[in-house]
Amino acid sequence: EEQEEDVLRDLRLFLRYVTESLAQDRRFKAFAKPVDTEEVPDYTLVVKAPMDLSTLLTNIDEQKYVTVDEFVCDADLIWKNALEYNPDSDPMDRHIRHRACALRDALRSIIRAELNEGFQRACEEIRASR
Ligand SMILES: COC(=O)N1C[C@@H]2C[C@@H]3O[C@]2(Cc2nccnc23)C1
Repeated sequence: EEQEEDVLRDLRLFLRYVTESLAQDRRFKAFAKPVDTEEVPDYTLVVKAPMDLSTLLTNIDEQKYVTVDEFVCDADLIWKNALEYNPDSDPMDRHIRHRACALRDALRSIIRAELNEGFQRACEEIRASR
């Protein structure tokens, strides 16, 4: 009912704030858009579920997420994919892995700092009722 749509609207506002905070950080430029599979033809052979910050924003607008945890599952793909695709000891791989770990930590830190426990529970009640 109306109250549920109010909660889910607030969830979308919160998730856009989190995503845009990450997208503004220059360290995370490589994660802003999908990896170009023409430039990197073997990317989809290695990474089965590509994800990036712009796709998260599209998913939010398309009302894909009913809880913060569902959003975090997709957001975690961004740094997990980067660790998986860039495993080598060469400086380029080490550099993007360092940024992937920084993204992981920034994501968790923003959510822990800004998410109200009661609000997360209200979202989970809606998910359980559907
Ligand atoms: C999240 O970003 C990544 O996992 N990558 C891996 C790709 C390999 C390397 O860097 C990426 C893009 C790229 N494009 C052209 C040539 N080489 C590269 C970004």
